[in-house]
Amino acid sequence: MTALLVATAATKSYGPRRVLDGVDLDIAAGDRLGILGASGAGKSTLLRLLLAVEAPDRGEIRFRDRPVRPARPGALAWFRRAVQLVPQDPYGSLSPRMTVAEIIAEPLECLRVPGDHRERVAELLAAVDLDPALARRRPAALSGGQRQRVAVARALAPRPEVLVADEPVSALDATVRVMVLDLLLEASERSGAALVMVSHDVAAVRRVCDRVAVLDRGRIAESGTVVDVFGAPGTNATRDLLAAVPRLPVGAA
Ligand SMILES: Nc1ncnc2c1ncn2[C@@H]1O[C@H](COP(=O)(O)OP(=O)(O)OP(=O)(O)O)[C@@H](O)[C@H]1O
Repeated sequence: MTALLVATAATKSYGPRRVLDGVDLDIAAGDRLGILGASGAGKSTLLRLLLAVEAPDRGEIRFRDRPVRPARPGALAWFRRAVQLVPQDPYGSLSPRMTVAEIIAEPLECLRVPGDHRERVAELLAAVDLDPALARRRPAALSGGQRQRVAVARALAPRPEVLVADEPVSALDATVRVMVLDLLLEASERSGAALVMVSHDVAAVRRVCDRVAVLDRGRIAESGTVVDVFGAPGTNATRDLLAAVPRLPVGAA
C-alpha cells in the first residue's frame, strides 16, 4: 500500500525533557491507525510533528516521500490540503462568529481549493448528516455532537488523503461519543482518507481503528493490528491501558 505520512526516528525535547524519542510510524492509504498512550506519553506532541506544526529536533516527517517542516502557510498549502485535523474540542475549535457554512468553507478558501464552494458545503453537510438549514447558524446554536460533525465536515472539505483526529470525543458526553466515532469511521471509509486517531481510550481505538501504536514515555512500546495488540498485549503500557475503565457506554464497543 502507498505510504502517505511517515515519521522516521522523530525526536523532540522541551528544554531538558525528551518528550519523543526515535518514533517511527507510517500511515498508508486506507489505514486507520490509533495512537494510544497514557496522559503525558507524547501523543499530542507526535501529532504536532505529523501535522508540521512543529519540527522534530531529530528525525523527519515525510508525506508521499516529500519532507515536511513548519513553513509559512502558502508554502505548505499542498500538505494542508492533504492532511487535515479534526480537533479535540468542538467547543473551542469553531469560531463563534462564523456560520456553519463559513466554517466548513474556510479551508477551501484559505487553501485556494478550486470549485464551487457553496455546492461543496452542501455536499459536506449531507455527508455528515447535518440539516442544510444549520448552514446559516453559528456554533452556539448547535449541540456538542453537531459541532463535532461540523468539525469533521470542515476537515473533509479539501478532500484530504489523511484525517488526523486528536482525542476527537474526549470533550463529548458518553452518549454522543459513539456517534462521533462512527461518523469518523464512516467519513474515512467513504472519502477514502486514511485516519490517524490519538486517544487514551482503548474502546475508541477498538471501535474505529484497525492498527494501533502504543506510545509510552515518548517511545512506541508496541504496534500492530488492533486484534493482535489488544488480544495479546506485549507490554505493561498496553496492559495498563486495557485495564483502565472503559469510556464508551456498556455494550457499545
Ligand atoms: N510546548 C511544550 N513545552 C514544554 N513541555 C511540553 C510542551 N508540550 C508538551 N510538553 C510536555 O511533554 C509531555 C508530553 O505531552 P503531550 O501533550 O505530548 O502528551 P499526551 O500524551 O498528549 O498527553 P495528554 O493525553 O495528557 O494530552 C508532557 O510532560 C508535557 O508537559
